[in-house]
Amino acid sequence: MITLKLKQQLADFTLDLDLTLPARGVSAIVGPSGSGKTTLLRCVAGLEKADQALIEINGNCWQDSQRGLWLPPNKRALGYVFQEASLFDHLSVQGNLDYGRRRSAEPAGNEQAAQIIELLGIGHLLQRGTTGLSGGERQRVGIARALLANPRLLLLDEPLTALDPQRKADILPYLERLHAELDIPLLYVSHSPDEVARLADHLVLLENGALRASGPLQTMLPRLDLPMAHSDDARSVLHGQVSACDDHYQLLELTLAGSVLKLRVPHAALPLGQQVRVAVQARDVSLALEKPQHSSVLNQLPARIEAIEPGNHPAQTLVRLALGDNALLARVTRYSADQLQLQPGLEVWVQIKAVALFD
Ligand SMILES: Nc1ncnc2c1ncn2[C@@H]1O[C@H](COP(=O)(O)OP(=O)(O)OP(=O)(O)O)[C@@H](O)[C@H]1O
Repeated sequence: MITLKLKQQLADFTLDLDLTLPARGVSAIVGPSGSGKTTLLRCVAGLEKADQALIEINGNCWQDSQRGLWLPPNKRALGYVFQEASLFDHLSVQGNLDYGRRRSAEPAGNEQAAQIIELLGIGHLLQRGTTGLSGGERQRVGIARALLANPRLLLLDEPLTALDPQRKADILPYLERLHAELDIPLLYVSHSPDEVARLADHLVLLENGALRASGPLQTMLPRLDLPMAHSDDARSVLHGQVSACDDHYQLLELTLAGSVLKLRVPHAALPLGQQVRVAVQARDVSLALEKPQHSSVLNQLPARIEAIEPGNHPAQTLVRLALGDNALLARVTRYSADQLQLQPGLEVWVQIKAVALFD
């Protein structure tokens, strides 16, 4: 478990929060510009000495003001990856990686180092200089260098922001692999709903230096009291397991977690039983009172309305639905909501027009 109790005054900005995060997986830190995301990471890293703090990472205490304990940054076993990798350009890629290992009291062993290099797909770059690397390659080397120090925690501060869309798309699968295979927790600051939907397990929302909300991603995204549900590209994340593959039509069947409900998703075959997550945009979900007949939409599932709220635009209504154990967000017109007399507790059929699958 990660405990972050922090109070830090910076001129007229105050960071004041009390946060508990899971011991592993990706905790995404989101919030408006200036809400304190980077300051939070800097306090955790010891680059900022919080006025009052209790910082404990899976049993390792890095700061406890009540006991007068404060470890300087170089005594904290963490990796910090910024928007742009600050590699040493006089060293080769291998030289940069060796530096990462040397600066740690307990660096990664050879086997682990080979695994990290493989995970990040940089084996073919080791002898290269750093100046000719693409932005995405530089970031992958930067992340590998951080991991080779064998950190207890990896901090990533908008690691993809400086990359163009193609490079972002190239590097995301590597981050997904890290997420699946690393045992250490990651704190990931991001402004990108796509990255958050793909990578995060837990979501922390900061506002004005304070904690607005924190919880598992799939319960945070559909919360109608939080701003994510009201953004134009609001979405829900559902978890499921591959239960069948239709080679002829190139469709996967997924059984949703905690239910017998099944989704069909256009995708090449994956191993049966593989856990996957899917993201569904609220605007791609429509509602009907009866099971739609003769529709081209693949996914029609029974659901129950849990809550309804006005949307950002006066013409829109946001609806949170229970789909088995999963929460699903739908955005429909206020007109339709009135016509169908939508209300909490009502059993409806959802039609899901598009599903993004992250494997
Ligand atoms: N050293 C400092 N002295 C005074 N104020 C600071 C200092 N560092 C940060 N701040 C202020 O603290 C606030 C939070 O900054 P921070 O960089 O943590 O926000 P952020 O959520 O990461 O923003 P962004 O999304 O724009 O990166 C801002 O108002 C910033 O101006």
